Amino acid sequence: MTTLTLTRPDDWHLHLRDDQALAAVVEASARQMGRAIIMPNLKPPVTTTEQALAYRERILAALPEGSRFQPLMTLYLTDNTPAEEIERAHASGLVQAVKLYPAGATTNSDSGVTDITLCDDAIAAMERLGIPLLMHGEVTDAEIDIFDREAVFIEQVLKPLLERHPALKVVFEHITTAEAADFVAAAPANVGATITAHHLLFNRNHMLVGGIRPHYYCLPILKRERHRQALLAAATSGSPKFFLGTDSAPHAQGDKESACGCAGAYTAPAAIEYYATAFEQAGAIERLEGFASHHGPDFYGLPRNSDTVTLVREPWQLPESLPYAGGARIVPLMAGETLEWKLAGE
Ligand SMILES: NC(=O)N[C@@H](CC(=O)O)C(=O)O
Ligand SMILES: [Zn+2]
Ligand SMILES: [Zn+2]
Repeated sequence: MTTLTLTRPDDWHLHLRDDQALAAVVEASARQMGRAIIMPNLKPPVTTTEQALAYRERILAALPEGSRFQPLMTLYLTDNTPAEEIERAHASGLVQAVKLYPAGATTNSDSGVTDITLCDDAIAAMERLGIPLLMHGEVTDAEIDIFDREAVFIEQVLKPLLERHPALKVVFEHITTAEAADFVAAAPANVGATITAHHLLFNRNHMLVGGIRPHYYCLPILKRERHRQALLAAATSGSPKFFLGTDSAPHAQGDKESACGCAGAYTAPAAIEYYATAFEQAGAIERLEGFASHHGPDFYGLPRNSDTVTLVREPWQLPESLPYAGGARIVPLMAGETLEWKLAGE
């Protein structure tokens, strides 16, 4: 196969940041994706509908002229989010989901939830209105090993939550373990998951063998090969519960290549190409379109995109770095390496 045409994909988990960083990264997503669910972990976080709508305007203003990319906005859930804020979000028609960050779990999560039972009123409103709760699914207990935090989250947080709110739409974001893939596959239809390209392509050896490679460091952290295989099986299974979410998380080169480097992989510039690589390696490239372009809108109850993109088999080298905010550079995942598939028309 030398060309592959798909319904235009969407990105159901994307960090665009703000200001100069937003201006530097938004085009990379807009040229590939029809829509994206925009993460609210700005500093300060996007906790109100008013802030989400203002952020949406800044994203639209940063887009290249003529772009039809649609940012789908989210609210950042806190211990104090009132049910009325969820109602306002719903009434806006422009806020699609609410994001749970356990306090301290990841980048810019300091204002996150300390105890999810404090959010029961807001979550009950979401359940009633059909607004999905997107979750960074890791516990933050200092006693729990970083490689176990996702599996423990399922037992301690997710299962009890779904018992209290059985009709709640939940997206288990950026799943990284066999436990998460199995849980989602066995759950009712209101539970879905996003999977990143980097968790489909790499395991923790890629990050740690032969030297520590900070550009592979993201949260939840890369796991062992058995888990990567389970994620690949889930993504290529054809199940409508699994869909594309890059978790492209830009950080300046200096903030990654540091004694205390930030978590996040920058994957927007070659998102669909990374996924095509992973699906082809798994012998399932014919399943890419469902995962990338159909399952996400179906889960969210939105129409599928009506236009297409074409990938061509044409090896190309990823740049070593790209311009970022304030004169800094940003290093994409697999910088300097060659990918076999390329988005046509570039
Ligand atoms: N994935 C990451 O490693 N980082 C994300 C936050 C997140 O999605 O957890 C970021 O905002 O940098
Ligand atoms: Zn996260
Ligand atoms: Zn993220």
